[in-house]
Amino acid sequence: MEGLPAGVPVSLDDIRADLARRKLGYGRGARMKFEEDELTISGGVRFGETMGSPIAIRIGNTEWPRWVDVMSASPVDVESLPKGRGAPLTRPRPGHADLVGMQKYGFDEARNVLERASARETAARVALGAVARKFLGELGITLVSHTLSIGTVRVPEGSDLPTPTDVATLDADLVRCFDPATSARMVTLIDGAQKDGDTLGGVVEVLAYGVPPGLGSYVHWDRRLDSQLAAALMGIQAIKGVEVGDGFLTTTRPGSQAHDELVTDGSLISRLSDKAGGTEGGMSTGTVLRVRAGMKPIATVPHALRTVDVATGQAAEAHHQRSDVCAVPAAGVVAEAMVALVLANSVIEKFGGDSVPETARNLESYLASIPAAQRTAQTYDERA
Ligand SMILES: Cc1cc2nc3c(=O)[nH]c(=O)nc-3n(C[C@H](O)[C@H](O)[C@H](O)COP(=O)(O)O)c2cc1C
Ligand SMILES: C=C(O[C@@H]1CC(C(=O)O)=C[C@@H](OP(=O)(O)O)[C@H]1O)C(=O)O
Repeated sequence: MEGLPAGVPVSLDDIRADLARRKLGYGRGARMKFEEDELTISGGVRFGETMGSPIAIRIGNTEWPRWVDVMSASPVDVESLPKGRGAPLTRPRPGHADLVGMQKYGFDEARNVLERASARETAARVALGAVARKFLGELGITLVSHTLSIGTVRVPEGSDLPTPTDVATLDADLVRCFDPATSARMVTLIDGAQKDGDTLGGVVEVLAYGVPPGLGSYVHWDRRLDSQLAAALMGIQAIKGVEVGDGFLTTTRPGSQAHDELVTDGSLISRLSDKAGGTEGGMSTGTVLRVRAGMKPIATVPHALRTVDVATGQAAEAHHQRSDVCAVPAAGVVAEAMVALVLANSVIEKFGGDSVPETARNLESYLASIPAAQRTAQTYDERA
């Protein structure tokens, strides 16, 4: 990670805690139980604080010794590989990267594709997201994520939103859902899918509190905050849709009911609602940022899907060793990390600073420079 100022408190325990959260969630497969993340910070941090230089984190995998031959960088005698792990994967899974990956890179089987296409890679994003979150925390910006729906089971419209003080409660919930009754129904649904040899997707929501107004841009399409958040969230494996605020629901409302009206108490401006999810014109508004990501069901369906064996050209069943039944709760933790990375980048872009106190000073002087008649209650009341 490049560009963070000096003075962000970072510890192995902080990063480990977030990596552990990524493994949470009812419906995750066996791999989460036997695989350990071995963490080393190899650059950019000294005595528990960032130094302004690039931060390098290595995540070793305790399972690697079993894969050294199968994924060897040097040529090996393929016949000598273990039967299971070393067997060519020629029955591509519909919905995964297997077939197109083989076509694109000229492989005759999918091992090279699936090891890299795997969401195992999100461990790296969560590790760096943990560092971004620490930086944002120094500036009073805090995040929380939760599960909104799994399959057809959804948190009722209008339910209370979690705040960052609810993170421990959410992490203790089997599916990281803030509504206990809905959580129980989600668990039952996952049990049913597992019994049927099926898999499930769902929707997660990330909230960021304490975001100052004006992050992002209305000038440049690629610097719009909503555009960056959408790209970051869509960049997570299996995410097929992103909503900012009420998203698609807003498209069904007449304009008179779609927007967050502004009122004043004579001193500060308030928004009467938060349908927009904390962005207007590609910039943060200073209200709670709220984004959602929709995940398709896991592609490795135990009740195997129809495919074609590319070694024989014959109809076949897609290969399946093991898989998650549902990884939506874990995707929420990954989404939180991606939002933290985008926000950290946007904060640096707007406020700069080589040390945390310098960035904080720049942020505070910007807020102080906003004329009294333009100040919004949430930003100024909460930061007071
Ligand atoms: C946290 C997480 C865990 C996942 N676990 C699995 C899994 O166990 N099996 C599987 O087939 N896909 C799993 N996926 C989804 C695949 O990575 C994804 O379906 C694949 O990359 C193709 O999706 P795409 O078309 O969006 O790229 C997981 C995704 C995430 C974010
Ligand atoms: C290893 C992780 O997730 C993996 C993501 C994944 C996929 O296809 O994306 C498939 C599964 O791996 P495998 O097919 O080897 O059992 C998951 O366990 C992880 O999140 O650390």
